[in-house]
Amino acid sequence: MTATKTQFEAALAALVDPVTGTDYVTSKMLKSLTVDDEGNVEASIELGYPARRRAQAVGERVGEALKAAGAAGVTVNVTQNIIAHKVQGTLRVMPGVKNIIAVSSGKGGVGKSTVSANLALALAYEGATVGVLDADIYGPSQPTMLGAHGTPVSTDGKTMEPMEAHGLQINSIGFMVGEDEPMIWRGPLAAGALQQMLTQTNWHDLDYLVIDMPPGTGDIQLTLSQSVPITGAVVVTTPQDIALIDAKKGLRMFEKVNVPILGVVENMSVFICPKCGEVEHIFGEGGADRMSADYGVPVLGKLPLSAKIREQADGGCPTVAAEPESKAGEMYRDMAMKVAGAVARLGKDYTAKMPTISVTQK
Ligand SMILES: Nc1ncnc2c1ncn2[C@@H]1O[C@H](COP(=O)(O)OP(=O)(O)OP(=O)(O)O)[C@@H](O)[C@H]1O
Repeated sequence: MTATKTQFEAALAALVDPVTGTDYVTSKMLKSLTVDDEGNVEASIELGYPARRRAQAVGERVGEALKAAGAAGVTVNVTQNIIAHKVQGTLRVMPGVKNIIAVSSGKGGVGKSTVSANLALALAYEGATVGVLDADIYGPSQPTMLGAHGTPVSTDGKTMEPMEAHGLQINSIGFMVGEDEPMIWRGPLAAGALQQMLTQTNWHDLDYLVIDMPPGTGDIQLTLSQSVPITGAVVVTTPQDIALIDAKKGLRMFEKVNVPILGVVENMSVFICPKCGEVEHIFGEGGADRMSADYGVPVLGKLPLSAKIREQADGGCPTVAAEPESKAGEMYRDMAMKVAGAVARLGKDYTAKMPTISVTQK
């Protein structure tokens, strides 16, 4: 007796996708499933995360599950469709940008920009169209880190074309003012300038825009987290208690303005001696794990303190661009897939589907 469509669907309802952590049926990743008279099954799976390098493996796992459920033969079609997810409050998703990921830190110097650059590169490496907005007004480092120099071109005098490097679309406050010029901003002015840079850049069809936020949780950061339509936030910290206290402030700030927290990244987590391989917890141990337990947010990655990471980032070719398949490159890619998985689990944006209803009364 051949198995029925319901039985095959049940098999996929019991199969958990490794990136989203959800099954293929409840999450609606299974788009169609047909069974012919000979018991051959054809299934279509649509993945809501960058899947260029993972689609094959997903197809094979789904095929195996269908065979185990009794399929005579299987054809599994896997496609990628990254959709726009909803944003906080009454804000609307920006045209040309499906999802904004804000990368923030409670204090400066913890590696927020390095994480932002590698996150963006890793999402692109895995098959997404990605942009970076360097909003770090105190020290815009993306032009240096991504090796992008010059001034964005404007064809209409109103909007700017993003710069391009390593396949990313980039804009930075550093392109407008010299990277080494001191920038003294008052809160509202800075937030206004950044908002303008965000909306006046011609982002082309981005699946994700990674925003390298100014460090801290002051006025500017709060205004930005309220006024920029953010899909989710990533908080970067180092393991010291003092950094963690500030990182917790960051988590609370996003919570207050209803921005979903995608998770925490612990940077400079351990030092692995390049000579003897000994692992040393220079800045302490377990901080991000404790924070994760206290706040119910996942740890997205733990990056080692590594001279190579620093040299590559500071030299204009961050680890994921220089050596995507290295151990550190893999750590960044795992982190990026956790971010993409967390975004994929968020609610869909429906505002684009709804026309504006205007009522005029006389
Ligand atoms: N995992 C790491 N191992 C070694 N060096 C690192 C690591 N991550 C970042 N760095 C280095 O630490 C320095 C500070 O990093 P980065 O600029 O990313 O921090 P930041 O939090 O964005 O700082 P700021 O808030 O001042 O902009 C840089 O020189 C960077 O190359």
